[in-house]
Amino acid sequence: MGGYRGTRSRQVSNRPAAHGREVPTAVRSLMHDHWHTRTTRQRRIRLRATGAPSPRFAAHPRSHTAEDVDPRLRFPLSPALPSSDAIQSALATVLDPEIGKPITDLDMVESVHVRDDGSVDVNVLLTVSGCPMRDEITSRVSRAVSGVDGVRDVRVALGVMTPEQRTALHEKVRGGAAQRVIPFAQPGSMTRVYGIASGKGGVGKSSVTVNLAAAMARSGLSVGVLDADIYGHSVPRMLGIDRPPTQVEKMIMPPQAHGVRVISTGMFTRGNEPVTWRGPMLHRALEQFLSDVFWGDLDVLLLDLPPGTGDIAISLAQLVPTSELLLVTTPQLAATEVAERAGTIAVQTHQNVIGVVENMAYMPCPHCGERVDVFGEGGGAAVAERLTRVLGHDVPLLAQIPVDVRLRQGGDDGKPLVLSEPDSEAGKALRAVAERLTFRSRGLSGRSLGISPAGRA
Ligand SMILES: Nc1ncnc2c1ncn2[C@@H]1O[C@H](COP(=O)(O)OP(=O)(O)OP(=O)(O)O)[C@@H](O)[C@H]1O
Repeated sequence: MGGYRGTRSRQVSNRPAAHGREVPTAVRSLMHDHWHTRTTRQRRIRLRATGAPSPRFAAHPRSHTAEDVDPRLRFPLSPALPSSDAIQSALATVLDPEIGKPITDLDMVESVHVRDDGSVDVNVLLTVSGCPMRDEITSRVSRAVSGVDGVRDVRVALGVMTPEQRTALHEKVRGGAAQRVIPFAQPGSMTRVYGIASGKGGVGKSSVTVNLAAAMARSGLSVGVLDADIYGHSVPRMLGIDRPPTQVEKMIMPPQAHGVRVISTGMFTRGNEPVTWRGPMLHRALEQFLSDVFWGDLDVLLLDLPPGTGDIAISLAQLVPTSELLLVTTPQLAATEVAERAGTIAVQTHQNVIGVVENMAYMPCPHCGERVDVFGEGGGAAVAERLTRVLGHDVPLLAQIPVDVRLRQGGDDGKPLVLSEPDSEAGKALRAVAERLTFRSRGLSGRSLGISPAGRA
């Protein structure tokens, strides 16, 4: 036992109570700790003498932390190895970013190996190779496992599921449901589905859609946007999404931004190619987006419809009969006439028109702050009034959104105004509409919608 010549080593023997004398428990414990520490320290000194670094210190810089040091002796103690139960529990808190369910439930954790030095190897199976979420999954797993007591290091290795494993996952996620089921059309669906419609193009329908979605997601709701505007799909750009969806078997995983899941017709066309789909094809595409996309448990689904009274609006009414329409118009006479025509389609489709949003309603003068009616005045109120008469239920004017350069800029930069400037006039008006759409009582129009309010009281 040469080498260590500390003062205290001479005061006590190597082993507590080795002399056969009665030693009080507290003292015995101190002696034991000291003995343990001493032998550990001797080992470390020997290693240092040979030029080798202390393996514990080299591999685990965390062993210097206060919890690891016995305050009485100021020497590090041996850490306990992490328990596999604790690691499993930590992994069960890791949600797949696209599916939103624990990776353990999805059988994505292939193996976990705890080494003697407290480092942990986790093998995770991705649904597809080149999964765009690989970095996010790796960091979520590392973060969760490194928080477990005793874990010194985490190594995450990524593999890819076999076709059989993918099929099993698909069935699990779909809950064994048959293909081509539109969850929002099922009895008891709690998802509110809104088609955002306009008569004319360029009135700000997509801008309103993304801002409503972002505001709803910010307030804690689970939100999806289906960009069905095949001629002018601009939703992904406005939300800053530049990656395509991933596909697992026949299931399409929508990319997400600002907490909003997005699918756009533009994600399925090459480059900036124009889409030349016609009626039946459009209907099938919409049906596929509604049924094959893994939307998860949505509170609200917003559909950015193409302008006009086109086929898509009719298809939406057929595929999701409980869907409702929100009309966007500018105050301009030309825009209000077509907006009204778009709204009256609801008479044929038996859809509820939840209200009218007047966009670009005015512009605050940059000098004096007074309202400048760039596109005229009162168009939104006029549309709301006429639709109330034609449809026989109250169609309110929900908001007047001013022209705001920051709203346009936010659309170009992928940062919705309701998030970057929530207290601007336009931001407040949009947030108020988002609230109105999610927190309202059933049967506004006096007819049963067969669904419950999406908002959480
Ligand atoms: N209130 C507003 N203030 C300033 N710019 C706005 C406002 N609303 C919309 N815009 C801008 O006007 C343009 C057209 O808006 P947007 O694309 O949202 O319209 P749209 O009705 O969806 O058009 P389309 O149907 O042709 O796709 C965009 O550049 C957008 O940033």
